[in-house]
Amino acid sequence: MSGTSARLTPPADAVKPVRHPDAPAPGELLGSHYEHCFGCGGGQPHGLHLQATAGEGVNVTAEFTVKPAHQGAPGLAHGGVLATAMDEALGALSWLLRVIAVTGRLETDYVLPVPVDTVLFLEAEVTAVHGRKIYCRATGRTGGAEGPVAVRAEALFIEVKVEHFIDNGRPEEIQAAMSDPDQIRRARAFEVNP
Ligand SMILES: CCCCC/C=C\C/C=C\C/C=C\C/C=C\CCCC(=O)SCCNC(=O)CCNC(=O)[C@H](O)C(C)(C)COP(=O)(O)OP(=O)(O)OC[C@H]1O[C@@H](n2cnc3c(N)ncnc32)[C@H](O)[C@@H]1OP(=O)(O)O
Repeated sequence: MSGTSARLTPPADAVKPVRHPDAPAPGELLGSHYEHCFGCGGGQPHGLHLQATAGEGVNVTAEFTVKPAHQGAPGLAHGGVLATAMDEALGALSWLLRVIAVTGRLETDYVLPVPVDTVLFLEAEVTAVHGRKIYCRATGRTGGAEGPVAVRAEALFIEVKVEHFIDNGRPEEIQAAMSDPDQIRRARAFEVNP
């Protein structure tokens, strides 16, 4: 049983996504947008360390290995962790549009149980854009990029300005980010001038 809620159905006048001309080249490793991100940051010991690769369209691929720390039931991945991996893969689509966007809504279908040690082959793509609203979907497959779908997600991301973080983030992390040249460089990849 699966389906898409009305809020994730693009309106009739939504447009096809456009890969930004300065987006990372197909096959390029996208890197982390923030060192301490739970989904992709290298400086987050308990994080998922997801590494996404740019696709040829407005899409990315990534691999996520389910570790013992990700269990919900004995030997099986926690659904919330899988949703996080999907959220992160979907979030990486921002690199290809070169906009900053945050998750507004995320719907996840859990199709197959996912045992510890499984490598999930993730693919995410933008399907439509309507103003600040970015409609996207992702799959997580087992056994290879063509394997059976274990997790499926659809999401609505909303484009935001850098002020979204500056105004709402805890001041100590915001100040640290703004005084880190590497973070400024990453932010510029989204055409942000903090
Ligand atoms: C110096 C520091 C630099 C740091 C930055 C540097 C680099 C960062 C670069 C990229 C990193 C960005 C993100 C991270 C990437 C990946 C991580 C995974 C992604 C996440 O994990 S990210 C965290 C979870 N995420 C949130 O923490 C969002 C909390 N939330 C809000 O902050 C607001 O809620 C917001 C902004 C979403 C909207 O607020 P808003 O006031 O801007 O806009 P508004 O409400 O007007 O909505 C506009 C139109 O979207 C529709 N809409 C809105 N929400 C909807 C919903 N839920 N369902 C259906 N439709 C929705 C409305 O219906 C309207 O539609 P319409 O235009 O048709 O009327």
